[in-house]
Amino acid sequence: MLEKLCKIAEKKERKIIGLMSGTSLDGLDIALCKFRGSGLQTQVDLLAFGTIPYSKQIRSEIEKVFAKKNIDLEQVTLLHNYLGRFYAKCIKEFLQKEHYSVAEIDLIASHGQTIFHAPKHFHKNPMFGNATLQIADADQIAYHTGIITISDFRQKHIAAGGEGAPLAIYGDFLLFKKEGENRILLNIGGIANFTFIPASCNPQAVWASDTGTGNTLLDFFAQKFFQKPYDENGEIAQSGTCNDFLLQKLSENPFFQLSFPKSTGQETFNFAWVESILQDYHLQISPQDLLCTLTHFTAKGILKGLQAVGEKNLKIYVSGGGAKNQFLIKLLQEHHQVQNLEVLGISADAKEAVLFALLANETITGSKIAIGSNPCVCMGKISLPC
Ligand SMILES: Nc1ncnc2c1ncn2[C@@H]1O[C@H](COP(=O)(O)OP(=O)(O)OP(=O)(O)O)[C@@H](O)[C@H]1O
Ligand SMILES: CC(=O)N[C@H]1[C@@H]2OC[C@@H](O2)[C@@H](O)[C@@H]1O[C@H](C)C(=O)O
Repeated sequence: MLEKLCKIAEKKERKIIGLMSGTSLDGLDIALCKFRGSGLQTQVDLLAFGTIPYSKQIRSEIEKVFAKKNIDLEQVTLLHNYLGRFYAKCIKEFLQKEHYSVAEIDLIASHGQTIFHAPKHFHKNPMFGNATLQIADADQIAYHTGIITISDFRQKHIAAGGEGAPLAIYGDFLLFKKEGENRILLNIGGIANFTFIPASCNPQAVWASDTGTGNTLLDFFAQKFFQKPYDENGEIAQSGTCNDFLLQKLSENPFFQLSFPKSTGQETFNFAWVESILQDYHLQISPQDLLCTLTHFTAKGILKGLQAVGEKNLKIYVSGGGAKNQFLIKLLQEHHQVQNLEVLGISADAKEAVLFALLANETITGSKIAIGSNPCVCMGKISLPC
């Protein structure tokens, strides 16, 4: 097996499957990528992409432990194995559908399902450092697919002094840097984040940060009031009016006082927090106005991050499910030029899965990318199929 790893590292081309199951708990993204080279010479083609939506049952099993302080440890233990096996099944079906054989695939890169993200500024316990936890056992994926699997990318970043997120910065820089353009790669998933790449492309000046909530709060209230999984194209929000008082109270969340870069999650931005503000101030707000205000809140967090970049003429390329929320994009376009990432030739839905495949490509080739203040390490743990 170790010989096989060396052979994969020496190959001119590598086929790597990137798996992303993000914080919006909507499903598993699968990106089959072909890589040539590594580090600054990386080239990637997306050969196939698919999303396997989580069933209601899987989603509700994850929600029992997701971003919660008090949980049933047995549930985490069971889910860890279950999700690994489930991802393996999804990959095998995906390969069959796309007419690829297991033997053609060199590696799988699995992000796993984040269940808790606790940087120091969140837990504030001086005994502990930055911490994060992703589950979906990669031994299950490797064993049941027969493909070497690299997983758990965030832990090395933390070991080397980072917060474990955002990791998109590495792939964003390698794939999307462009001399002469101040680029922002913005991803609006459950949580929103961006990478800034200056026109000089000086790696020391590149940085990335989460900006606050993305779609999570919108999804929750779209489900609660309209029985919809999300506010399609932002239509409900657009029919409402922003409540400035609520927007102000939401913006007082301590996350916004922290300096950039920083990371966050649904441990901070969750529906219970919004509902407590509504109750504390006895706010009677229509569901439409609430969704409108929360969309403004997502936009405000992103705009605050972009302001911290301190550059004019930013060119913003947006990905993630939030890129389809036209009302949200319109709010951003009032301040900046915003285009869909697709104009750069990569699917906006596939981007994060592609970026984790890229991290596996770096791990296997042993290259280490020095970017800004980010740890210069290769990330991930290797699971062998047998
Ligand atoms: N047509 C649409 N209109 C508005 N919102 C949409 C649309 N399609 C998808 N979304 C939003 O995108 C979300 C999924 O986004 P995505 O898959 O990028 O998130 P994620 O990868 O799970 O999150 P993260 O990047 O935070 O880990 C859905 O939950 C929904 O809110
Ligand atoms: C702990 C965790 O899973 N964080 C995610 C989440 O979803 C978006 C944002 O918060 C980002 O920081 C990160 O994912 C992306 C892929 C990243 O690391 O770049």
